[in-house]
Amino acid sequence: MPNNSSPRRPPLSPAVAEVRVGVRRALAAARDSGLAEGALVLVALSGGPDSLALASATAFEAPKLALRAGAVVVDHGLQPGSAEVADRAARAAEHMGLSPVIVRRVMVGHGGGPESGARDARYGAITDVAAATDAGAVLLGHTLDDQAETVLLGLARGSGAASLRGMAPTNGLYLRPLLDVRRETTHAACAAEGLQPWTDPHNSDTRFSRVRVRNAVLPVLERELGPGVADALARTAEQLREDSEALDRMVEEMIEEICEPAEAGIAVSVSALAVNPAALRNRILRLVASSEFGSSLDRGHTVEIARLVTDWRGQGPIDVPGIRVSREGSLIVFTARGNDSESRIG
Ligand SMILES: Nc1ncnc2c1ncn2[C@@H]1O[C@H](COP(=O)(O)OP(=O)(O)OP(=O)(O)O)[C@@H](O)[C@H]1O
Repeated sequence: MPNNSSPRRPPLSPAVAEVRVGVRRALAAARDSGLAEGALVLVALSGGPDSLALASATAFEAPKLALRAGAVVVDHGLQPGSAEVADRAARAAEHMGLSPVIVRRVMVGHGGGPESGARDARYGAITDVAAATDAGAVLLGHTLDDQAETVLLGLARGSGAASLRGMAPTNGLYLRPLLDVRRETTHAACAAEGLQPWTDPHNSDTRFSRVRVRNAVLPVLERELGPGVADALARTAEQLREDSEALDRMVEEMIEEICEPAEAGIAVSVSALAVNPAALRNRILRLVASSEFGSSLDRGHTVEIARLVTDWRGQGPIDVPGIRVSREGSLIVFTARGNDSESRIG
């Protein structure tokens, strides 16, 4: 029998729908918090399944929220054929209707290891492109699985909330619309849309602890404890984020009052440090170190410095990355140290 009815669109794949919901919510929230009509949002596109699904959903959702959508692809130049990978990702983005699509080749330094060198170079390039194109937001494709892996890796290192709170859904220019979406969903979304993602060889390189967590640890936990483990780990991150953001705000509010300039540095009153619980005291010390000296202190450092307050026996100064910390009467004084091998400044 001839079919006279108008052609029906195939039903939308649930995976595509889920990715679009994540993007729509993130963009709507950004619009509510001031992202202007007509603003450009850029998808940071590696060509992998997560950012490819993100790019497609953004191409669909952005115009509905009166936003323009483009993409930035970074070529780290670390593997043979990386330029072709970047080019293919850029063409896919153009095919989706994203504009502009910008490819940036970067030089990766090896200071803190190739992984962190690549990350620094990537974020530097993405931020530059965002500034040059006047983009109002950059969308990253981190998923719920990435968040769960981050929490597990942090637990294994004995990290505190600053690390266990995982990646923020919004951080200045950066948005992560897929933090509630499983990686299997982005893969399914690409398949449903006929997109062919690039497979990053690093993702199967078991020298990386994240890859071992992804391929070996999380699957065992899900098998033994139930399929909700990844969601639960991501929820842990969310709760710790709420708590630690509240504590950070409290410290930011009090810091002006308890600090004073000192010769070649800054001083914090001993009594202010003594009166506050360790959770706040450690944050005060970390904030002073990062804001005044660009240095990041770990728990070992803050515990050591705190002894100048809680266990004062006339001990000498303590050297932590980039900073010398000493007790002088009723003050804890921070001064910059010259270049030293331990310094983490910069
Ligand atoms: N070379 C790149 N160019 C532009 N953006 C990138 C690049 N590499 C990573 N990103 C961005 O950072 C996000 C997280 O990067 P990561 O390397 O952890 O990728 P991933 O979780 O495997 O995601 P994907 O499947 O998109 O590669 C990506 O989803 C993407 O938004």
